[in-house]
Amino acid sequence: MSVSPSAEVRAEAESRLAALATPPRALGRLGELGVRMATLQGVVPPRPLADPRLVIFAGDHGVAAHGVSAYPPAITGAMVRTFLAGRAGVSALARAHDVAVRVLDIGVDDDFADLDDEVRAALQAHKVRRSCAPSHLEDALTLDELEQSLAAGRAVAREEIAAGADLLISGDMGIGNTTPAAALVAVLCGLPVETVVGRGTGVDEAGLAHKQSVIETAIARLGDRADSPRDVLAALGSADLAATVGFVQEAAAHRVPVLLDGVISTACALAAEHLSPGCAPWFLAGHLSPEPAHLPALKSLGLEPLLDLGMRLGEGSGAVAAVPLVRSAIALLREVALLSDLLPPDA
Ligand SMILES: O=C(O)c1ccc[n+]([C@@H]2O[C@H](COP(=O)([O-])O)[C@@H](O)[C@H]2O)c1
Ligand SMILES: Cc1cc2nc[nH]c2cc1C
Repeated sequence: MSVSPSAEVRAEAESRLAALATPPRALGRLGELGVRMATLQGVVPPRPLADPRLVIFAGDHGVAAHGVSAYPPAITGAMVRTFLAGRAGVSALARAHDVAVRVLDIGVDDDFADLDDEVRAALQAHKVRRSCAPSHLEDALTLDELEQSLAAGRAVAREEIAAGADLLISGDMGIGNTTPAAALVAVLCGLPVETVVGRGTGVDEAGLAHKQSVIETAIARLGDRADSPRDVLAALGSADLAATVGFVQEAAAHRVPVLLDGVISTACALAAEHLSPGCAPWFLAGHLSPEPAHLPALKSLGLEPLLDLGMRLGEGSGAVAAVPLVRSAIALLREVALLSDLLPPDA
């Protein structure tokens, strides 16, 4: 259960923003972001970010063997090794912006036998299964696996919060995962598949048409279970996506703000809001991905993305790229003088 952010703190933060030594609304959306951070932290002015943490939930997807991605499933495990080596796109951004990175194998089709025992144990501490099933042929997960995945994500959020996280970021890695993300958004927002299916890593026209038909078949299989968010997530999702749902749900329950990334992260946040309404006020949108499912998912959550750079990498990269904006917004609300301090009382 998520508690709503305090309306009193919000009003206090808005008053402070209005009183700063700037013309009214001159800070635009940065000012609003500062108010948002103060409200979520429950304190005016907001505290500087001390320990933002990214968790990358990695998993493979049965549909990836059925022509929905421009890349082979083996890339998922290869990229997990790249995160561990600190050499992925998000690794560079996270170093630049002082964000801690943790990668977890929730459902990767790889035993990582080449890794050091300690590294492998940490990577697989919350592993649920190997690749989930292809959702156009059978449910991606059993309901037991779904519960296990949600619990895994919730446990990870508790671990990160206990370790000091004051901002959580959800990242994803999984070849094929834009297929379940689009399927979840289509069902949860009630949109036709053709309006939400996108090219992901870059499928061609024929690949896009095929991806659409895979999603349509998967949704047809779902049948009258579409009203149950748990059934939707088990049938169309995956272990790594469900763990992300549990992660953002638990962060909201602990009143820790979550900075969302692209279409996968946001589809999971949408599923979390459907499973436990009231999470969404704790979410912020780092950026807008060109994947067509992203914007409707953000709108349905009432979120406006901070950046729009055409990024579609995943990994948490668009969210990490927005961390300097969050820090800027906090600094403004903390450090700018008040207009009343500038002028003598009778001026
Ligand atoms: O974050 C996004 O919006 C995004 C958009 C397109 C692709 N991706 C990344 O690319 C992979 C999924 O693409 P695909 O084509 O294999 O479904 C997965 O690893 C995601 O992290 C991510
Ligand atoms: C190389 C590569 C890196 C990625 N990072 C997230 N998804 C990805 C997909 C590919 C193909």
